[in-house]
Amino acid sequence: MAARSASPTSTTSSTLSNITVHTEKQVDVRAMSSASPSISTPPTSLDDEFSVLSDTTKAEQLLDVSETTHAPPEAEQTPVPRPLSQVPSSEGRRPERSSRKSVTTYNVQILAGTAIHTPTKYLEKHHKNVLHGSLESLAPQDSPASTKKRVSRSRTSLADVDDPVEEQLVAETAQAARRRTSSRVTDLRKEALRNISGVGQVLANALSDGKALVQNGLRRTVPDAPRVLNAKRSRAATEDEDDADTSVAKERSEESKPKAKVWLRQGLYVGQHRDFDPRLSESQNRARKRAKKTRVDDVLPLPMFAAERLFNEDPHHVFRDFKLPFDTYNPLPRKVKVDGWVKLNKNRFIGDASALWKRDKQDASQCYCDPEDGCGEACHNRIMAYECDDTNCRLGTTQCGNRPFAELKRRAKGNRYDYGVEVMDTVDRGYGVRAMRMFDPHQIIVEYAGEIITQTECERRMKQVYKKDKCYYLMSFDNKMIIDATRGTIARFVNHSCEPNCEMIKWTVGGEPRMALFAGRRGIMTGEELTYDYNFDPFSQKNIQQCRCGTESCRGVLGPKPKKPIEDRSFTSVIIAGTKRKLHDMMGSARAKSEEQMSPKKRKMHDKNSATTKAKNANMQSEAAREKAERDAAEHSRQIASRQTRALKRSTVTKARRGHVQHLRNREPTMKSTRMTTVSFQRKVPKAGALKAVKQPVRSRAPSQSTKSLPRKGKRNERQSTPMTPTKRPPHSHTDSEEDLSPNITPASLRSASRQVRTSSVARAEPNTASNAKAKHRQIQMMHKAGTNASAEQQRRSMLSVSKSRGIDADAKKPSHALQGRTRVSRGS
Ligand SMILES: C[S@@+](CC[C@H](N)C(=O)[O-])C[C@H]1O[C@@H](n2cnc3c(N)ncnc32)[C@H](O)[C@@H]1O
Repeated sequence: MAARSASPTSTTSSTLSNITVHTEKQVDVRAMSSASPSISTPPTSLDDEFSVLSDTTKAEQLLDVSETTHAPPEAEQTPVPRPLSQVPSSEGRRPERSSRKSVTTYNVQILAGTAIHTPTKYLEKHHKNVLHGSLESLAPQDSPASTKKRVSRSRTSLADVDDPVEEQLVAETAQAARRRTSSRVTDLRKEALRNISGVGQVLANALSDGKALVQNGLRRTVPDAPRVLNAKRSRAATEDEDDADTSVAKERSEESKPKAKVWLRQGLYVGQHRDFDPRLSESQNRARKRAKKTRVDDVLPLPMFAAERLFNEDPHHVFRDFKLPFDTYNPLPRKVKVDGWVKLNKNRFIGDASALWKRDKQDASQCYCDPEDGCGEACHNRIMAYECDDTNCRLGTTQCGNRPFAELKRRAKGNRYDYGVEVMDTVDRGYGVRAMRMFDPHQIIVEYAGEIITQTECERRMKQVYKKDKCYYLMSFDNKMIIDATRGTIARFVNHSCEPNCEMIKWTVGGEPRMALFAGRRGIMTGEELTYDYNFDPFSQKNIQQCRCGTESCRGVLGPKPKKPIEDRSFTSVIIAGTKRKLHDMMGSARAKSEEQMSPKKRKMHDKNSATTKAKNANMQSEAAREKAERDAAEHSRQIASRQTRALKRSTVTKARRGHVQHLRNREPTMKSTRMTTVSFQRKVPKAGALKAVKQPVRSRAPSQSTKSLPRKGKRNERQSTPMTPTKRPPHSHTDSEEDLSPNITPASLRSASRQVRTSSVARAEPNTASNAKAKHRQIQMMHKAGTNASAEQQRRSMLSVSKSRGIDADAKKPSHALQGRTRVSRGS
């Protein structure tokens, strides 16, 4: 072949790097021609002489490389007609091609296919033909538009084949090439990669096997070179190629499938041994691991191993499924939009409601909590369901823990998390409300606010506006009014449950009643649906709704459990039951009697609307209960105050007699206590000690002074004999157990009062245990007279046990009675 305008090395631009193998011939040539550059030296820049002088295109140069690579040594080269296209334009300048034929150069990047930086589609059309012309020319699918150069070269190569074995090989190669698809470039790359590893070996073999063999073999394309070494090898190589084709085809079909994304199933530290110490080398760590078996802490692993358990697929370790926290991933696809819900954030009076609303000025509560208490469980206001504010609590906002509505106001200004609730869809109960955060036990969640309407307005709405509705959002409120939350807060969507997790409680805030939903005693977890017991009075059997709360203790209906299951009831029986109930309401109830004076029309209306009346009654009842409890509490504190004042006065007089007038004068102003100060005094000394210390002189004096003729003593003794109810007891009465009986405003008493309010039962004063004991004692005496000694003894004993438990030694005080009683019992028996 004619020499090319550029040396093999200079043909490659900076993107191509060559591996050059120097044969003996080349060494000779280099020795002979000093003009020939060192062909093993790659061009360094454009100034490179041979690169600059090159007249050929890069593609041609590449071909040249390819051909040069396969060129046999000069001596054994078969004369091959040179393609016209390859005739150099400046032969004079270039060394003879024959002088470079001994140079065997392999361009690794070309062989590997990594020298191509053109998009595949472009390669398909153009570059593959250029780069792999010799093979492509053999393939029948080659388009007739192949370059002249390639055609001529392929003809040449075919013409060169004289040997039948070679011919066969060529035919096989051509056949193999035919089988290849249009993405031949990729195949060749892969094959070249496979072969390239053996290139060195092949060359060594070729050199050792003889130049002829090398000449014949290397005339083929580079990928086919190994196969022409000998017949066996070539056959094996062809088979390999076939296999390779199959595998390539397989790979391709796999490639055409969409790849399944591989997700990282475990964390960064997966596979790292728990006892791995990064400070040690790997071998040290291995030795360490072999040496001792460290205990793996599954319960409280280090943070980096914490998620491991969630992914653990070991069947012996059943862990819960991994679940993103609710705050991170909200399971609702989007916010539920409720049609026809007009939001109101606070109560709004409608129509006459505002004018008819009675504001009770007396309705107030006061707490005397210390900063340490922070208006906690024992706070009077809290127990009475009053919110503390600056007027009824001396602690500031920061110290006081009983300002739930203020907290709600603050939260409403915050984000969705602060607000903490959202509307959700339930399967069979319409909308519901769900917590988006945790709530502590008894923490306020949301206010039930809406339009405050009168009963008349409620009736009108029921008849006219909501007659076709299935859900009502009416709740009986204060002052015989009703909250209609059809326009109201989100609390209206809270469903009923027979095992609720919340409570709806009425509070007094700044003198005004307000309804709010509070968390139950278990608190609320994020994502939980909020429910409360509607305690729903259906007023009529017709209104009974089936409950679908799904709890174990479900009553089956919204409201009290009916005598018969609702499914058993026919329509007629339901109507009859409803009528009976109405009749009972009309005829039997005291309210009906008191309303006998009403005009028939009015009464008819009234009975018709017995539902409203019921609500009214229930409301009034709970009001009465609360008022009673409050009255009791006030009465108790008043009694305490008066007792203490009297005790103080008495001690003052005594001490004055003893000559401590001046001292008492100093103390007197502080001891003149109002109700408020007394309570606060008590609260400061919760362990009866201080109070008893004040009373001690009086109490200790009573038995010791019995011999003295103090005017009060007799009176007191008289009074002691008469059991009195706490309300009837005169303010100056002092029984032995009085201190124990004194209804201090203790947390316990307040709690019991509050319980009474909450359960809507009529509040009653607790029975006076000591008075009862005395009454029982008298009863025993009377029983003795009646001869019922055995039972009397029994009662007396029970009384004694009561007395003892209250610190009264009845036997010591009335030994004779006790003895008598026992004697009589023995006699009687
Ligand atoms: C104040 S609304 C509650 C919100 C209502 N779910 C909604 O979609 O607007 C009261 C109505 O909800 C339904 N409801 C509430 N709790 C229920 C329960 N446990 N079982 C069946 N229905 C219930 C009843 O239809 C009831 O009249």
